[in-house]
Amino acid sequence: MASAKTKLRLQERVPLPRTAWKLADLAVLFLLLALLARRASSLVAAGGAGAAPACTWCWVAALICEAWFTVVWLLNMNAKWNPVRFDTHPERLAERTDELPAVDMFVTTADPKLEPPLVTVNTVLSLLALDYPAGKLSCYVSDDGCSAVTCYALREAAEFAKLWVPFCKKHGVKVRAPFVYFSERGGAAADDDDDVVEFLRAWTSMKNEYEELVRRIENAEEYSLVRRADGEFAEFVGADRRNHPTIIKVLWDSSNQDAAGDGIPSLVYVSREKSPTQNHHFKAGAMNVLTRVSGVVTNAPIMLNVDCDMFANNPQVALHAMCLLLGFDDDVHSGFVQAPQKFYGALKDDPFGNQLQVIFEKVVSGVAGIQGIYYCGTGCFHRRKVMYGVPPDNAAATTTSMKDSPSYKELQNRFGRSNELIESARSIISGDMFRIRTPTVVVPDLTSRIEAAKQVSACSYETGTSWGQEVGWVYGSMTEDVLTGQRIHAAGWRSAILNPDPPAFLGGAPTGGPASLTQYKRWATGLLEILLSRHNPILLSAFKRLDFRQCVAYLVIDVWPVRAPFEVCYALLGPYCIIANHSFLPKVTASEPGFLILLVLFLGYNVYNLGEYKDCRLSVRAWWNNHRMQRIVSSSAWLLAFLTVVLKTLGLSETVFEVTRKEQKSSSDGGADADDADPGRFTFDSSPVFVPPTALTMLSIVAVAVGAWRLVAGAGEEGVSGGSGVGELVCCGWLVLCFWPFVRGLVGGRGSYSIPWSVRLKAALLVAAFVHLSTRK
Ligand SMILES: O=c1ccn([C@@H]2O[C@H](COP(=O)(O)OP(=O)(O)O[C@H]3O[C@H](CO)[C@@H](O)[C@H](O)[C@H]3O)[C@@H](O)[C@H]2O)c(=O)[nH]1
Ligand SMILES: [Mn+2]
Repeated sequence: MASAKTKLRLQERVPLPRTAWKLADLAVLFLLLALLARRASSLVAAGGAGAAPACTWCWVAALICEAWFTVVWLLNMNAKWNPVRFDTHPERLAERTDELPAVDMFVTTADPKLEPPLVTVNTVLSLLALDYPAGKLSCYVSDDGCSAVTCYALREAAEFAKLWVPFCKKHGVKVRAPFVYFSERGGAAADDDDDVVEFLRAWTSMKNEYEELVRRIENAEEYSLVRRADGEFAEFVGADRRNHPTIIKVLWDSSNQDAAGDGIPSLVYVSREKSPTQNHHFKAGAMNVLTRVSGVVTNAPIMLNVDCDMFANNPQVALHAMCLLLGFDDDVHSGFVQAPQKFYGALKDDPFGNQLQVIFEKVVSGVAGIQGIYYCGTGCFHRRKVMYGVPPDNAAATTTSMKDSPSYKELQNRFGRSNELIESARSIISGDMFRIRTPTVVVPDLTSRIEAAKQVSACSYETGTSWGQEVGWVYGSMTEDVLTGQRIHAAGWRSAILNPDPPAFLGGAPTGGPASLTQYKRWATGLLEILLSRHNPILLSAFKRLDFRQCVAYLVIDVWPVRAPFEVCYALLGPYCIIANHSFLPKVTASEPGFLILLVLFLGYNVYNLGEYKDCRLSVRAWWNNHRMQRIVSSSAWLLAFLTVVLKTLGLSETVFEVTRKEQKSSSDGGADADDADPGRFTFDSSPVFVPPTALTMLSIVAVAVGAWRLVAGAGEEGVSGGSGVGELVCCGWLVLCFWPFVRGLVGGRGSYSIPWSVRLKAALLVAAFVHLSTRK
């Protein structure tokens, strides 16, 4: 690649200072270690003197849990230690537009009910309208739902794009997802528009066109579409989403320009072949099909992928990404470029604890300073060669067969039997695509490539190849993003964080209890699958080129589900001790150093966390919501994920990808759901995920009652060694506060705001069993 030295730098890596935070990190660590030491020494002393704490095993269990919490703290410290930011200068690319590489943009959708086609259409339109040479952009949509409505919606969108894209470019529209643009009245008028009247006319007509598009899409019906006289959607007749041949449609071919569609990127619809006898690997499988289909059609050296609800919020995002892809002297620094996930129309104060703002600002920016940001599944630009398993140039000579003109046979074993794909992969591996800078489209006619594209989307195509292992998105985990990112880092690539202002992409965060917990459960399931696989970061660090600190940084998230048993055990200690009249905490007296350590730690830890939220410009409420959601998620989604994977490992069940429901935001309500009385309030259904936290809530309430009663009734006997005391009572009270949404679900609320009776019954049985076991002599 041409040396960037003579030119202005496209990017700058800026380390972010955090000395005060580092000191706070160390202070909390010190307190944790002091607590462990204190506990261990009192166990040893008690053991020696024969005066064991009344409940030795409670103390041992507490020690183990606290040791685990210390490990988690250390993992986080490593991840957050030295964060960086990358500043990008897209204006410096202005004279270098002919150097810009082509980009294939991928959008995945899986279910027209959970993911309304209009959501996907908005995402696609925002991509088609990016500020980037249109001839170098192509958009591919994968539809695992095999829905004629989705296909029809996209075809209509391609028509609409012919008006929308020129409109956006002419008037410098800031957010190019139409539903956002038309919901923000203020954003309507372009600042530098002299002819206001003309603009308003154009705006109104555009809004009418969009409303017309919405109407057509919302009124479209699967049944009447597939039976249309012109047979345009005939391929969908009788297609079952789990069993159908590949359907590929070129909805817009930018090389076929007529006057109206000049400058609109190509749009291709792909619904890969499905068969009930084949494993389709969910999103990872869909991404691999898109990679191959685009490989034989346009073969751009850069691939962007977004979920169907993640629209481009910054029209310059591809240029910002290019600053990081072209702006280093060596490609190794940006194997992929990832934008942190951010959300549109997010609920105030993050009531479901899934906007992950602090995680992204603190942990993920920190990881960006090690080997590079994680791959987050959406909002990511990959080099195609990285996805093809090509190691960076400076890699050890052992893997060079992938770099120096591999033989046809080798390529066939890796990429499968398609000649077209092998040829295209060869040019990617040799780097031709960057050297011969084709100014416009690479392939003259997309339709002529359909046959080759169908061949590579067949569900048996991958058999006996490296797809899903060394090539493409990696199979074997519900969180294919983390797994795939790990493989890329383990090959020696680094990654760069893309954080332009305004934010690059915005998507939807699930709302309501069931959807949020389902998402957390899927993530945690996938993460534990990674931890238990041969792709776990420890092995990758030992045997491949995963940086040791990066390995530790991956563990921060990979161990999410493992945190569940420890947290639940610790949460049970308080109620157990109160009910059985034992103690697991030091006595509450100022002369007891153990108690002081615990008190300072409890306050210090929470003040530290609150400080992080304040540092990220968030409210106290947002901190508290996240704190309690963490406890809720641990005892529900993560715990169930843990059990699911245990069952899977025993061969008793399979893991499936449960797609998150996306809300369709119309241009009039601007995000808030009108008929939902209280969108931030926790909702429930009869899923087993709600049983453990409901039980824990009931148990804590019982424990608080018993503890308070004992404190009052037995005030005289305080000091009976070993009995439960104020510490245990405070623990249980704190739990009740953390599980407050469940308290409300138990006592108030109707409909989905109330915990279903089946869940209450199961929880009550668990509580009864627990109380029985704790009081058994
Ligand atoms: O069989 C499937 C299942 C899902 N998807 C698509 O995968 C994307 C992500 O699914 P979603 O239900 O929105 O999951 P989220 O939890 O919101 O997604 C996060 O977590 C996933 C891993 O669990 C990553 O793949 C995503 O990129 C990341 O945004 C969506 O576009 C789906 O259409 C498919 O294409 N095929
Ligand atoms: Mn999503």
